[in-house]
Amino acid sequence: MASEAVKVVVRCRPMNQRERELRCQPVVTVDCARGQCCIQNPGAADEPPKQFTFDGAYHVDHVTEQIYNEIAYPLVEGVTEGYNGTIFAYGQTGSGKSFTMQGLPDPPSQRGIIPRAFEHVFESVQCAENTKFLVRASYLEIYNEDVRDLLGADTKQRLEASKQFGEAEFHPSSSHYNLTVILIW
Ligand SMILES: Nc1ncnc2c1ncn2[C@@H]1O[C@H](COP(=O)(O)OP(=O)(O)OP(=O)(O)O)[C@@H](O)[C@H]1O
Repeated sequence: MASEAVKVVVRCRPMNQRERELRCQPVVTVDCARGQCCIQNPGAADEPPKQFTFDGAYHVDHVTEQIYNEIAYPLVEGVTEGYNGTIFAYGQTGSGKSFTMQGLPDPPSQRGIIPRAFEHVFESVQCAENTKFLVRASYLEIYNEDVRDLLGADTKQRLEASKQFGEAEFHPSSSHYNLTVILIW
């Protein structure tokens, strides 16, 4: 994958039960080697599929472990070296944002990017000698352009852009990690 400041990858989820019961036809094909995904209009079989190219493309049989190792790992590793990093999941409702970011405890290959990133950061903290760390985490929801602090006293309260977010504290005094994980609904 090219070394760029912003990388965009796409993940295609399997059909859910409702879609299977409705006998929906798959219209998306993924070419992982090329990072491409093609969408065929089922009502116009003679039209060529629309083709989109990303920095990475993952199909239904790919697990979060692989996505973490290929996409998130280098970014989190950069954070442990002092760079800022953001991992951002975007998609319509039911598209698999929580599945990818929070994931399932079992099977372990489907553990999400958030617990994997935390483990990664704390392993790096444990390995560092003679350094005191403070790691900060904030948990925000952005929904219909409203921002809510999910670790705040009132999770229903909308935040002003300038407001300080509630934080679960962890913090480096001599070393500072800044990893942001965002889910947008
Ligand atoms: N890659 C995947 N493999 C298997 N199941 C998946 C995958 N992605 C999503 N799912 C399933 O699809 C359903 C919807 O996923 P999820 O809740 O993550 O969507 P979402 O984008 O977070 O939705 P919302 O915006 O409504 O919260 C869940 O039942 C989830 O387990």
